[in-house]
Amino acid sequence: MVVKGLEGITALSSEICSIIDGVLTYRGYNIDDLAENSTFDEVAFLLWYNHLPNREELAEHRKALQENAQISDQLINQIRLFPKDAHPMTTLRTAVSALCMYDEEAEVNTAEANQRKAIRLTAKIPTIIAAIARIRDGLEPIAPRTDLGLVANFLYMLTGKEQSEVAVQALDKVLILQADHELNASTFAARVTAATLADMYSSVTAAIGALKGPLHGGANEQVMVMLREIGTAENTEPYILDKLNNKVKIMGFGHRVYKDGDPRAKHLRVMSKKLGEQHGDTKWYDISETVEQLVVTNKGLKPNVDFYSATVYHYLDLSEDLFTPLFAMSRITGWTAHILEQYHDNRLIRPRADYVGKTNQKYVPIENR
Ligand SMILES: CC(=O)SCCNC(=O)CCNC(=O)[C@H](O)C(C)(C)COP(=O)(O)OP(=O)(O)OC[C@H]1O[C@@H](n2cnc3c(N)ncnc32)[C@H](O)[C@@H]1OP(=O)(O)O
Ligand SMILES: O=C([O-])CC(=O)C(=O)O
Repeated sequence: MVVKGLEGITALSSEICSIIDGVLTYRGYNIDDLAENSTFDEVAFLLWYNHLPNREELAEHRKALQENAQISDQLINQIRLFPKDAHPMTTLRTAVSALCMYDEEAEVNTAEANQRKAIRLTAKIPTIIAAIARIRDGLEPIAPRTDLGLVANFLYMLTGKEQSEVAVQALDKVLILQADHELNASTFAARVTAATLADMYSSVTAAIGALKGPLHGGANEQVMVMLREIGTAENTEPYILDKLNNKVKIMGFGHRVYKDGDPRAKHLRVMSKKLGEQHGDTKWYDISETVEQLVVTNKGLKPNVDFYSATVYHYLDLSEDLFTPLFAMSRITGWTAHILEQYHDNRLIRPRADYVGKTNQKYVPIENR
């Protein structure tokens, strides 16, 4: 029997992330608890090492992330050569693929070397995204500082200014919420690639490609595009009803696993409202709330993680085409945890296809066709 889209199929066992009865946990910790109390770098530690760090472990882990944030001049020069109008997700995918060539351990497939690669990728992706954004805007890239945490450093490298604690904490929380999500499409792509025993960079490159699509991580950018198209409070209802009547999907709604709502969305809704108020302009939040009411009432679909993360990013002054790269900056922790788990107990992932094509064809020489 073919199950289109592999819906409901259990493809592997994992100890990293669970979604049971609508409750999301990382390594057994409820996402609500982590979102309220943890930090993004601590969550990365939890995903990789399967326990919360003590003070010493956390300090060491933060130092490792800081020390590995630098990217080479060669890579920066390559980014300068890319077309300025390329989508940052495309540039990020290519830059991460190129990063492999500057890692002396790229082809060393031991658990220790792979753990070091996970740290390097997580540390360098914020630097790459900031460099892509600045070069695209005709600005010089800014080197990472060794006295700032990963999120504060990213905002500093992006803007050239140290950002407020409110902005750093808000972004940190979004990154916690997006860090892992069981066997989503990009993580599956990463694990399928890792299962061939290809290197970690190949797996992450595959994952970035999968995340880019609007049915997955790319939906967060499309949410903001939609909100701008809606434009005004008055236009919200006719716009949404027209899309639903014409069977056009509303970005940021629905989910393959959650049928009764995504537990991450409530945190992002609260954050979006608060940041909008702090921004002195809740227009996009207000329109989002109306969109939610309309889609719930008319289609019975609830917002997923991408819906309110769009306005949160917007209120943090992050440009729309960086929304999905930011998702990747978070999900790299989950991808690498899954790749490490895949290598640890590997078997090639190779399902079957039900053949429904032509049969018994006889070869016809080209002159007779
Ligand atoms: C981080 C993430 O990846 S979260 C998901 C991000 N993606 C989006 O927000 C894109 C919009 N949402 C969607 O496309 C889907 O809900 C997905 C891809 C998330 C899940 O897809 P599936 O489980 O394959 O559901 P599927 O696409 O088959 O939808 C089932 C029904 O609900 C409808 N539906 C699903 N999502 C939506 C939506 N966002 N807007 C309108 N209708 C929708 C479908 O049209 C279909 O209707 P039908 O039965 O009348 O044909
Ligand atoms: O699990 C999924 O299918 C998509 C998702 O919400 C995520 O990757 O965060």
